[in-house]
Amino acid sequence: MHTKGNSCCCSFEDYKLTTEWLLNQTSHRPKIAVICGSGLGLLADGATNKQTFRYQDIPNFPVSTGAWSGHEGCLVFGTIEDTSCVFMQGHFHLYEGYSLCQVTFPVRIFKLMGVESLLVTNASGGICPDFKVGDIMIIKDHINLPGFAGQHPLCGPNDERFGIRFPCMSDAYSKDLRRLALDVGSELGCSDFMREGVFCMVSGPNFETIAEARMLLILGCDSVGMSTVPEVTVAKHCGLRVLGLSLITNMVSLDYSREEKVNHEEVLQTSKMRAEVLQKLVTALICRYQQQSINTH
Ligand SMILES: O=P(O)(O)O[C@@H]1C[C@H](O)[C@@H](CO)O1
Ligand SMILES: Nc1nc2[nH]cnc2c(=O)[nH]1
Repeated sequence: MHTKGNSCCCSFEDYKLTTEWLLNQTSHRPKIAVICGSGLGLLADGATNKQTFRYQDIPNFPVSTGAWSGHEGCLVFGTIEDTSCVFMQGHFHLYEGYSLCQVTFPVRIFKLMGVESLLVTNASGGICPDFKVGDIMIIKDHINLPGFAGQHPLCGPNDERFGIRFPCMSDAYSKDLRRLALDVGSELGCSDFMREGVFCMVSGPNFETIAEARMLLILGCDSVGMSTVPEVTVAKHCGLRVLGLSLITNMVSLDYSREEKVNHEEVLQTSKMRAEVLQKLVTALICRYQQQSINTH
């Protein structure tokens, strides 16, 4: 299992084995999966009746490279109101040396477990000059820069049991869920720092040069980060509804005269500062998601 390279290294049986193992260990049957971005592990705090599994104990699950800290590296099942959810505390990045098959492995497990919607959060650098540190950007669309260079999670033989060979990505981020996020954000008094925009993924691990940042601005990117796009692509391929929330943890420098230099500590500091608000937003969103599903079914 899990060898490196740019095509999928897991068979359908690998995904099934992990899914069945988890379903045998828990009575939770999650409808929503939440991927917690860097420094946002406490998004699971709003859940009750929790059951936690360390990634290292789950068969076939990628194992942490040790780059994480705190509670990260755990899959947490829990309930918010009546909705069963699963939270990934810690996720996998291309820059850590994982293959895209490993990065996206959990998403297909969620699909096989019966999850309907994926809520992805991440930390990103603001490119849009109107943005401020601490803004929460609802992802409207993305640019898959590694994908342009062949680093794409759907490269290799296509397994039709997950989805079609040539999936459409023009509606990767659910319009209904974006609307819901705006409504819930406004009810919680977050409108002043909630935005919508285009997220661009780069592989990292370095932050952008000024020339790269200027190029991204010209390309129409509002923020840039090092994750999310592979997971969203695989989620859309297998028919999950997706909502993406990107926390603007720093502004990317577009100006050679700017003295401040971005660093990972700043990213974690902003995540810490906004984590509680994001946790309330995610909890409220999940409560409203459930009510909306009841009303539409
Ligand atoms: O894990 P996410 O994508 O939220 O975190 C971003 C990308 C890098 O891991 C890190 C850079 O500081 O933040
Ligand atoms: N590429 C990139 N990723 C980030 N993650 C958080 N901030 C940034 C940033 O400025 N650039």
